[in-house]
Amino acid sequence: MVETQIASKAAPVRFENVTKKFGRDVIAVDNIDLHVEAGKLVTLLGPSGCGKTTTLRMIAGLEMATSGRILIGAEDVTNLPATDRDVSMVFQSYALFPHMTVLENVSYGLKFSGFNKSETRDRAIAGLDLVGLKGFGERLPSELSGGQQQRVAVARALVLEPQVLLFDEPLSNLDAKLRRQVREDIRAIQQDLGLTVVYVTHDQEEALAVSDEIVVMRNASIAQIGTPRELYDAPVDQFVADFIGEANILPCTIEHVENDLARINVDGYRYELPARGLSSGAAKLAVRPSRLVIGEKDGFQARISKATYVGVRMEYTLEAAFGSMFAVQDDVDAPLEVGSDVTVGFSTKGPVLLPEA
Ligand SMILES: Nc1ncnc2c1ncn2[C@@H]1O[C@H](COP(=O)(O)OP(=O)(O)OP(=O)(O)O)[C@@H](O)[C@H]1O
Repeated sequence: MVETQIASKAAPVRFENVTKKFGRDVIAVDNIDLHVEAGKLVTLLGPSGCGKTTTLRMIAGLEMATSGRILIGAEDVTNLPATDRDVSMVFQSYALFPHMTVLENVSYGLKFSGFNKSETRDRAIAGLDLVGLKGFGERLPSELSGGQQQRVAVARALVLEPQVLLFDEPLSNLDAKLRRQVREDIRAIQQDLGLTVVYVTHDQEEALAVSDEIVVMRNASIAQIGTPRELYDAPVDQFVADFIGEANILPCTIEHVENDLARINVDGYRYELPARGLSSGAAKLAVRPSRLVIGEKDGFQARISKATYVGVRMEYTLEAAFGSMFAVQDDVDAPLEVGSDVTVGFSTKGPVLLPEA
């Protein structure tokens, strides 16, 4: 017997100056450029209404660009209808046919793709195997958990071996524990098969966990594109710093810049860090909660206003002259007391300078 393998025909996706308007007034996507490399998982992340879903639907051909060009592989698909594009989409609602068995659901698209009956069956079984649902083929969707149903939807998309696989908030109907499991499954399959995946979410933790690259969107535009690390360590502005992981935004003064190294002053505490092109004057500083060092000798003054034990770490709220901050510390055995005065500094790989908004 020949074992049926699901392979990948992964292709890159390119947007060139793409705009999408609804009617005359709503600009859902405003002149964006985007390049998704073949075999990579790229997430579109941003608040509600920023244009993520519209961008995804334009890749699928479910929305047509108002202007600009969209390429999948070498082909200009800008004006191609969805049915002529080699793209599959997994929806948040799974969109399974309730009266069909799991195997029939997974086979559904294959029947229209020129496979004969036995190829269709072999392929659907291979698809179910791939998502860890071997032996579930004869069940109805209602006889599966939410996570299993979403895996069926993934299998149904995978077996078509699309050039690009699209996910529209695939985990939003799952509870927290299942979300983690299914997102790990999606990432593992994507990496094993080398699929090109574009994935929409508004959950930054999910984006950080699954992505090769994240496209942070705001108001129909792209705020920043980068690897999870790049976005976390070097956000371009306050919006991205706030959106990706938690950040304290503190006021500071840049006292001196030399060779793009800035010396800053935060309420008397001096610290050196990359100037990122900024010059002397008022600026903002983004500091992750884990990168505030409580007890730094020459740090600025603050008072602990709240201390919460959350099992694996302590969470503190600190009040300084310029405002409050949120800090976390791994030391849970010697917690600091509420009301105590402390000095606070930054760890070596601490804060990032941002332009004054
Ligand atoms: N069919 C449509 N007709 C008119 N306006 C639309 C249509 N679809 C989307 N919009 C508008 O376009 C903008 C972008 O919507 P889109 O669904 O792409 O955002 P999103 O980032 O995916 O948001 P969410 O996370 O809430 O799904 C919004 O202002 C939305 O109201």
